[in-house]
Amino acid sequence: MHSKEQIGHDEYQNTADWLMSHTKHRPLVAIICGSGLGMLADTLKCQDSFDYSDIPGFPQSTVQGHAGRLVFGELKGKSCVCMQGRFHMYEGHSLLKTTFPIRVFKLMGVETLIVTNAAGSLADGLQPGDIMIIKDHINFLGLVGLNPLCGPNDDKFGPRFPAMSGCYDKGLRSLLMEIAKQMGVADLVQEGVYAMVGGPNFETIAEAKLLHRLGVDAVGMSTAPEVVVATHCGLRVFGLSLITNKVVKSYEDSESVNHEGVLEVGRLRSHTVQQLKNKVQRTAGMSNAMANQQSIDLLFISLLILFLVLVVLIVLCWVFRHFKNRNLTEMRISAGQLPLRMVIRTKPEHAQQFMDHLMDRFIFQEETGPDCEEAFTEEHEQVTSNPSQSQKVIPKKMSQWISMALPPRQARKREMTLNSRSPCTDQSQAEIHALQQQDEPQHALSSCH
Ligand SMILES: O=P(O)(O)O[C@@H]1C[C@H](O)[C@@H](CO)O1
Ligand SMILES: Nc1nc2[nH]cnc2c(=O)[nH]1
Repeated sequence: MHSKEQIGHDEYQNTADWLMSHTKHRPLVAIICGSGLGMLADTLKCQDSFDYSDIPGFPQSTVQGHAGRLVFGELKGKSCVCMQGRFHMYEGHSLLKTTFPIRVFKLMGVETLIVTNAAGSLADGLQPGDIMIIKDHINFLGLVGLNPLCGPNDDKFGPRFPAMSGCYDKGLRSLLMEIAKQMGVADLVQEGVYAMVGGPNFETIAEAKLLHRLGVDAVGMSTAPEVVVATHCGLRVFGLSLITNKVVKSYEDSESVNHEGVLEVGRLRSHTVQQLKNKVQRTAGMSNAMANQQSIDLLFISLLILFLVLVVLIVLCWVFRHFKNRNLTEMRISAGQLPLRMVIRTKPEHAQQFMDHLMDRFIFQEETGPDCEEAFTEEHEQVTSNPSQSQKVIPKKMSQWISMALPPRQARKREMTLNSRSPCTDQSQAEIHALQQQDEPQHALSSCH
């Protein structure tokens, strides 16, 4: 029927842009006032209100008790937007049009939708004047394919097949029960299932019996399409039905329902509904802001913890390396014209073995330059002809390529030894060499440097 109608993303965006350029309010909560509940906007401070007829793209409200005004205002310093009047399909609007404001609100930054309505009760425990927290709904129109989400899906708003289980926020529902207890009106409030029918006629007795059998607690002519669209685009939803009449479900019953009676109950209970709505609204607005703040705090704390863990790890690595290397001899070996360097850390006794092997196998290349030539001419022949004897003649030259750092304890010992034999004459060199061969033979190569 209406599935060919489409509203482009731009049209929602244009309306959102128009509203944001005409008000400074940036609401996090939107409220839809049901029949006779337009006064829910009365307590808002710093109001900016717009007739629907002045808002580009907005449908018009035609039902008595629906003023047709969009009111922005503040409650305890938090901005919200309130629809004084909603759109029903029975007025001739397509379902897409009836839900048009929801997507506009989403684009304006709204996070929570509070829906209210007037409804007739089927549950025996719900009397006129009672307030039903909507736990779930039956969307009779949706069940037969009349759904505002029919037609091409706008992925920018939500998925093609959105889940609807849990569409009425559990946290806000239990919050309202708590608030009702605190306000001393708990006996007026209970949870239940709302069913939407197309209207505009009220139910026949057979229809009422059917709804009752299906487990419907209250019936009305709105809300479900709005909730479907809001859930599709990720809004948190909270719903309240004001029970304005009992649905006649007995042929013996001579009473009948009418719209004036519905509005009258709305007026009588307006104060209580307003108080309850205000408290939920305050919490909904606050919890959004707090949730944002909390996630920023959480991010900061996580980064701090990460940083501390890194610092501790670095310190541990340093300490570990320090202790691991504490008793090791470090040999730095460099070779080549553009020297390549190698560092070997090992236990002193292994260092000695390593040096022994090195001495046995090391073949010196003759260096160019006058100094080197002189120093090496003699050694070169000996070393290359008999490498195993090189230990006797090369230590002095080798120390240009190999330096050894000693573990602290041994270094001290060596220092003491060297200090007691200075200056470094040929004789003292020979003594030190002999002493080191005896005492700490692995240090012989660097003894004079
Ligand atoms: O807009 P809501 O759902 O509150 O209005 C209900 C359903 C009909 O529109 C009207 C019947 O009196 O009240
Ligand atoms: N369908 C329906 N809508 C209502 N809105 C308020 N009361 C009623 C009712 O009894 N039936």
